[in-house]
Amino acid sequence: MFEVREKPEMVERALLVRIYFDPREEDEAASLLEELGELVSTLGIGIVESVLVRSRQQHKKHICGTGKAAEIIALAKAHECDVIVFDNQLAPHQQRTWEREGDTCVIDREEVILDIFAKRAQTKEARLQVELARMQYALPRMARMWGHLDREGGGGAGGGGAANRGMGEKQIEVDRRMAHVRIDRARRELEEVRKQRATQRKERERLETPHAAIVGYTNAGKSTLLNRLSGSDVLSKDMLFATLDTTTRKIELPDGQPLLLTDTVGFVRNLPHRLVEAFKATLEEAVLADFLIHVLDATSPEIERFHDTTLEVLKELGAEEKQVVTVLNKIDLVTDPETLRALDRLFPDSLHVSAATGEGTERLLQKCSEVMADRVRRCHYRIPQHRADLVSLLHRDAKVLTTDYEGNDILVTAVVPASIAGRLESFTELPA
Ligand SMILES: Nc1nc2c(ncn2[C@@H]2O[C@H](COP(=O)(O)OP(=O)(O)OP(=O)(O)O)[C@@H](O)[C@H]2O)c(=O)[nH]1
Ligand SMILES: [Mg+2]
Repeated sequence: MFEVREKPEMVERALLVRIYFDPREEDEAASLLEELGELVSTLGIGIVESVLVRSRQQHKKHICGTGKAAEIIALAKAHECDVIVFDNQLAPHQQRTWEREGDTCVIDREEVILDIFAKRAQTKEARLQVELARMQYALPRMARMWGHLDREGGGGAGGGGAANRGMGEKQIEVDRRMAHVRIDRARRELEEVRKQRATQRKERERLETPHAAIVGYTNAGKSTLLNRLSGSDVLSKDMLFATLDTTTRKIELPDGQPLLLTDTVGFVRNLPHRLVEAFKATLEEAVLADFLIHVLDATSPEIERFHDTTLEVLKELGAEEKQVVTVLNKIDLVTDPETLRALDRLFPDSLHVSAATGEGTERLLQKCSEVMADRVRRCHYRIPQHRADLVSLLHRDAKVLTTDYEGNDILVTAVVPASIAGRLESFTELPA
């Protein structure tokens, strides 16, 4: 039976490894390794040592050279590790090689993140997304799970030709078919759930309430900020990926305008591509939002990198054009004036906020009002009947207030977002 392996319950002592090549990458490699440590701890796995390994060039077999690989394995053995976790992405054959030579479980960053996501997923949609991503990850790695059958059956190393196929290999084929069936089923179910979401979203669009998404690196304080702004109670915790499902709350801006605020899943460097894919639906909230509130942890020494990572992921999602309000959160913890000045130089248009104490949140709401005011305009249009497509556009993307008919023209008054105002410019008419 095809099952995705559950490691966290099985392993306790981890050796963490990051292999890098260019000496200029050393700092970044070190910080990624540190982050991997946090991710692994999130799974409740103990870390015995983290090693940064420099390799002169990329090797197919182990990523690093054979000599370095032997050193890593010896180190893992000396520590009696039951898992080696690589921050580098391992190809399935590399993972198998390491497991065979090290005689221990070997995983990579992607698998760690998948495991965390699997533990955290709450809603049906998040669970399906994670299941799908995990099965896709496991599929090319199945050979490794059944490798022991081949060894026991004496089927020859690596399976060999068709004539001497081991038990394991047959089992793999059966499993692969089963996995494909399950992947297809998960995809279909996900499609269903997404359709339902789309309907709910339409409902929201119909209500025409402006909408902002809170985005940012994991643990930046997004959920805390949503709670603070909306007086609600979303789980916020000092751990990575506390939030995996989106939550939307309605708040009122200082000018009385309502605003829907959505909390989103946190970003992380080297987020496995499969997960970006899998979580697109969740992050779609960010793509569909009128604007984004980008929350940064002002206390993080990595703030610039986190900032850039988030922008990169947003770009991948096609949300790079959105207007962004940048928030330096946890400002209550930054007391050194020089640090504050440095932050201001780095992020000149950012707002100082503490989601914990409430400091700066009024200014933030004010800013949201301003952004919304910039974005929408009340317009009057005279649209000839043969351009009914423009009327549909208005109904879809703007808030139509009145519709009248005069001869062959349709007269529409609408609150129009800047994004489509240009296309309708030539039909603008001064109100009578
Ligand atoms: N001192 C201080 N702590 C904060 C502030 N905002 C958030 N925190 C803490 O930072 C931690 C992370 O907060 P969350 O709101 O869960 O962060 P998140 O961005 O939603 O994290 P993920 O859901 O994991 O992506 C929690 O322990 C919060 O209490 C703040 O303004 N000041
Ligand atoms: Mg959160």
